[in-house]
Amino acid sequence: MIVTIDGVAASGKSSVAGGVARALGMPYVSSGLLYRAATLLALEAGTDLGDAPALLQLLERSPLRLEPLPEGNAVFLAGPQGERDLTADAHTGEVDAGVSALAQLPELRGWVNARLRALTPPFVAEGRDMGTAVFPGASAKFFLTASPRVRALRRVKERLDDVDAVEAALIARDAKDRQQSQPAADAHRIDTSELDLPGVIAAVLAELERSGLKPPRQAVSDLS
Ligand SMILES: Nc1ncnc2c1ncn2[C@@H]1O[C@H](COP(=O)(O)OP(=O)(O)O)[C@@H](O)[C@H]1O
Ligand SMILES: Nc1ccn([C@@H]2O[C@H](COP(=O)(O)OP(=O)(O)O)[C@@H](O)[C@H]2O)c(=O)n1
Repeated sequence: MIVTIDGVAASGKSSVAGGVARALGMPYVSSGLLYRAATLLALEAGTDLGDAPALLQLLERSPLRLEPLPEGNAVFLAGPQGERDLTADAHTGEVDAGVSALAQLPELRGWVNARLRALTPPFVAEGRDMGTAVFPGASAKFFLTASPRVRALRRVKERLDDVDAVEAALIARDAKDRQQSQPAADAHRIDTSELDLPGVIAAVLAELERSGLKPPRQAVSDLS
């Protein structure tokens, strides 16, 4: 079974995917982390984020490994001194500002998608186009939204930044990512602006139960 959770930047995709994956006893897969890791490597190497052949060459000589654990995804680069964990460095403002340029390139989308399609189900996949381009036959699809202000307020709690600047950056990134961020026609849309994280996870799990993809939780009265 593949469950897809797509949505705009900082809408809660990875937190919700993690919670749903843990409830289902399967891993979740962060597609954005592959785009971020590729962008980080390009920035460090001084490779133009619009130069697809140079980026693909760089990725060919930089063996990346995505670790899709239910408690959080990590990405590693193999090197002569062992593996380097790129995960934290892939979540900086510089990577945020550059990643959409690289993600526009069809060649780079092909590179990410091939890695995702090579994974063995079951898993929950989160990103922008998991339910459309990458796993159109997924068992259930979700699309998360929230107002830019709410998303900025959530993100400043993680990165201690100016909320207006974060909001403006999120709106700019949403605009650059628009092409690959269209909800699948059969996706369940959830506006998370007024919901807390457990509330969003519960809404997703309730839908999976409703459609028979998850056994219902045992009612307390059934336990005696
Ligand atoms: N519904 C919610 N209510 C409150 N905080 C949330 C909610 N969903 C996510 N968050 C918080 O918002 C931040 C961004 O969530 P994250 O899962 O990283 O989003 P995305 O993967 O879409 O960028 C995290 O700190 C997360 O804990
Ligand atoms: N399926 C995906 C996932 C991410 N991306 C790109 O990767 C960037 C980072 O994605 P992310 O999911 O880690 O970003 P956040 O929404 O967590 O901030 C996005 O801004 C997109 O440019 C994409 O194009 N398609």
